[in-house]
Amino acid sequence: MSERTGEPAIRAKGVRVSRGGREVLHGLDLEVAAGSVIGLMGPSGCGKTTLMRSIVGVQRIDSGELTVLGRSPSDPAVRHEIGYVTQAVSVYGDLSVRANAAYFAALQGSSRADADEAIATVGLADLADRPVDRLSGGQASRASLACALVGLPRLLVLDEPTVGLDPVTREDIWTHLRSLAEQGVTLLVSSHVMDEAARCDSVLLMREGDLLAHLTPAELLERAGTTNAEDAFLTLIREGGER
Ligand SMILES: Nc1ncnc2c1ncn2[C@@H]1O[C@H](COP(=O)(O)OP(=O)(O)OP(=O)(O)O)[C@@H](O)[C@H]1O
Repeated sequence: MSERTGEPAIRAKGVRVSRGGREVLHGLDLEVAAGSVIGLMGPSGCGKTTLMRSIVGVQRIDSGELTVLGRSPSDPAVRHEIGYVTQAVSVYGDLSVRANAAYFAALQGSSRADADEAIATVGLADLADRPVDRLSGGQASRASLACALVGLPRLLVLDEPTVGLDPVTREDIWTHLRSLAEQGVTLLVSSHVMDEAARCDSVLLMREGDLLAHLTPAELLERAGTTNAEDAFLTLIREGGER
């Protein structure tokens, strides 16, 4: 287990990826510590989703080495240890939250009790029997998250889990994510909301298919000489463009 050996949860060396015949990741090197919350940030189109897809094993890599939980991401043994929540709500609208989570549990070989635990983790226990179609947008996002949590993956990759959510629900989701990290889960979370960087243990900053920096929120502010995460982000992205 990577938590015990201190082995990074994710390690990339010279990872290159092309999409539609064009290289979109240009030789990424990175290491992500197990049991931490890592923010993945950068302007639209910089390659965040492509990197996440590579990490969860659904994106072909041209060259370089990528290991996730000590194995190749395409290794079936590692697949069930990874949860991936895309931007689209990926649950069945006509099924209840519980039926959705139970379905994911069945696919994973997990129990109904695991499904109920995941529902409780995202704070939907009271709404477990309601069809997802009759939930609010934020509740439906949390239902998606619950399905990814079934069986408690060791790595959870979340593509903008708080997009379009109100501040209270965002706060709620971050509380759940932090408690998962405390249980040893590694979380890679993409976001466009710069103040969410402050909630992460460290932040991967990308620009045009390159990794500009991997630093703590405090280092991010210090390096940019500001107290505002949004300004720090802009400064570092612009600096990156001038290199
Ligand atoms: N299916 C595809 N075919 C060809 N090119 C693609 C495909 N999907 C993405 N790309 C290109 O790959 C690059 C990286 O896209 P990616 O979706 O990884 O960016 P992103 O940082 O996640 O963007 P956003 O923040 O807008 O979601 C972009 O230039 C994009 O146009």
